[in-house]
Amino acid sequence: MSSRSESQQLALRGVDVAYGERVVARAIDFALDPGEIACLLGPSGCGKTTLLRAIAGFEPIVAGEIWLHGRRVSAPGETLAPERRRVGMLFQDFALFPHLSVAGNIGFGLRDGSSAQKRARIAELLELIGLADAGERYPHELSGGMQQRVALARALAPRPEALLLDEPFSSLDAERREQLAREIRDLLKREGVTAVLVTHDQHEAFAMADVIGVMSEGRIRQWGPAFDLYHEPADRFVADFIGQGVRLPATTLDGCRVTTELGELSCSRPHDLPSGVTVEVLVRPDDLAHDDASPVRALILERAFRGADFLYRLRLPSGAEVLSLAPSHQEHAVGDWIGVSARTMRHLVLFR
Ligand SMILES: Nc1ncnc2c1ncn2[C@@H]1O[C@H](COP(=O)(O)OP(=O)(O)OP(=O)(O)O)[C@@H](O)[C@H]1O
Repeated sequence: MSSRSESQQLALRGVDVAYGERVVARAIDFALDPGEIACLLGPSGCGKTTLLRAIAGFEPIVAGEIWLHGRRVSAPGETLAPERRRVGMLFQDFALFPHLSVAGNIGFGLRDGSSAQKRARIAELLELIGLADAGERYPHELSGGMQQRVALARALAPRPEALLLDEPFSSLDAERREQLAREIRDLLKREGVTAVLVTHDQHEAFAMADVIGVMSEGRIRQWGPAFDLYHEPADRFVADFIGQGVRLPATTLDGCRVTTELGELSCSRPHDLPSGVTVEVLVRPDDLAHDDASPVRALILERAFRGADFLYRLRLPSGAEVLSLAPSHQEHAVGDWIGVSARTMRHLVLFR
């Protein structure tokens, strides 16, 4: 194994995980530097939890290697026990011990050190999670979000080599979920913890992760920052899974343009296909503007008010549907025909 794997905090190299004969995670490759936060994002059943369990040491692997802080912890036929990996875990059903105070819960996993050191670590974590005065309180006296922060502090207390989070916010409503994800990201960054989050919620992933692996059917389809996944999805699955948008039939023109039912779409960075190739082009809601002067007409099928803007669902004359985002002062009614034109894009996302 390369020395690079040894210097990285967490590295998976060609990992397969199987239940019996069925391989549910295949050829998984990624590596995290110390303090980096990654997210495995994908639909239900794609193998996210299985992979996390393999990193924690609860599932053996049938191919590849897993490295944690310079030590090989998994290989086929070789699985270091979970309790010897120094990995912290935070799951959705993170049950705190109801009969222990907040400080008692946080200190539960602290085996090493004098009692003064333990007290200092508990105080430091209480401070970190913004509950400096809540050490003597009991879990049932706290809100759901506070309890989740205590569970996080408990997982961080023994200074794990990596923290694994499996859908930790799914019991909270969508709005609080994203906020807590941002708060927890902040805490993890302050502690310098390397972490892997598993979720099917892209807003949560965007709020928390430095880097995201989009998974489907046991494979990582694309690995990169949220910005790249949105603007340069590697395949149709990632294009459809991340953000909103539609794929429209198109024919390539020169290196910066394609022609579609919306007219010519152009971009500032050339594509690498010859002219005349039939493709699909990804059109996001923010790529389409309402334009009374445009000859391209579209019927408004639906609109959703989102405060600063409206999201319109439009039908083009061919029957193809597109989405369009417009400032909320540009108000049109369902059933209206409006003109639309495409903005110049940074990069055309084309699929053959
Ligand atoms: N203990 C098990 N024995 C056999 N098959 C399993 C076991 N656990 C999970 N599976 C199967 O492995 C596949 C991957 O499951 P996994 O739980 O890893 O997916 P996931 O992406 O985490 O989904 P979810 O978000 O629904 O938890 C699924 O088809 C699932 O049915």
